[in-house]
Amino acid sequence: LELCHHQHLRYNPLRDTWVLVSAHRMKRPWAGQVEKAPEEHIPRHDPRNPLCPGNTRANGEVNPDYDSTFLFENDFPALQPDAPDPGSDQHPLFQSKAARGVCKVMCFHPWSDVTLPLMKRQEVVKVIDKWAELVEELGSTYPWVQIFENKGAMMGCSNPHPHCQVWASSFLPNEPALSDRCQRAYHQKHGEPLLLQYAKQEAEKKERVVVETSDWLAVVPYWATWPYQTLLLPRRHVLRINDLTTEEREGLADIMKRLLTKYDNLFETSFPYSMGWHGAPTGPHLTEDNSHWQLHAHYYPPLLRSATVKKFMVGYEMLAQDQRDLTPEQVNIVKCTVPSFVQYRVTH
Ligand SMILES: O=C1CCN([C@@H]2O[C@H](COP(=O)(O)O)[C@@H](O)[C@H]2O)C(=O)N1
Repeated sequence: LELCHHQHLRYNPLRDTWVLVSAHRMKRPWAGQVEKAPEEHIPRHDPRNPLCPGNTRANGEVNPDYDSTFLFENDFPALQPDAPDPGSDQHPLFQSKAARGVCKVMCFHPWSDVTLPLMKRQEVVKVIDKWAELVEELGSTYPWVQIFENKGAMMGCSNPHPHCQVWASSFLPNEPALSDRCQRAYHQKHGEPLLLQYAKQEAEKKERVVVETSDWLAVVPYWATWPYQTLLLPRRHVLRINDLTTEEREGLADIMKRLLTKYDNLFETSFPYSMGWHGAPTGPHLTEDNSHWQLHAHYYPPLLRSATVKKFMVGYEMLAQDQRDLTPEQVNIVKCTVPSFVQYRVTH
């Protein structure tokens, strides 16, 4: 059955939800919002940017003249280590719980005019090593460490300097908790990790593969909601990012550069996205059986038609369910003909 040409629902096994796929809707006229093109020229060093080496941050601290990654406590944290327990009024409709944690900001590189795909492979390996170190360190006490990168002003990124954030929390947030339940249910029923079987299937089908290497696989997931959403998977069963071998980390740097270069070449723009890592929970869960988990990264890019027209997850998506126009098989990042190493931007 040629799924592509008729509307249909697809099941997302990681969230136990359904997505409405309406392949024919891309032809509708667009008189809606057009985003302004991202600022192309970003200076290598802006003396006023609080994320740059040697500059002063909001709390008055002066950044070191760092030459690789640089980590600092978020001056405007959403979570702090010590917070009082809220009231004990536990009416079933008015429940509350304590929330504690730490919020770190991690700069990838001293230069403001590079992004991950433009960085050298070894520089990206250093980012991955720092991610692994943070999950190891914060994960020794906190049940969840969320690595996430908001890239591009369109995704609410407040600063063009290449960076991500790492928030450790005293609670398991909604998305990882849902993914944990779904992966556990699948494992109990089928006897193997959901995403390990999924990667095997996708590598065989080759309909949604964007980039594949011996250790890694990047696909537009069968159940993708954002037009150019991708899922990054290790081929080996790996619970957490700090379990990756040196070779797997180098391979991850390679596939991240190739995936992100394809994204940049798609609309010849520095591709905006929100991305994050999901691995087995940590802290008190380190002593539990988490063999149902498989480490993976989600890339959620907002763009739909061009560098300036984005998909809005509003209306039907908020009130009913996720809906997408292009099918995952149709999006041309899968068929993006530009060789993955050819970059539309001059590398430094
Ligand atoms: O002086 C500063 C500027 C920005 N920040 C923090 O950097 C973070 C930038 O990350 P985002 O662009 O992903 O929001 C943001 O959360 C902001 O709170 C500081 O901690 N100190």
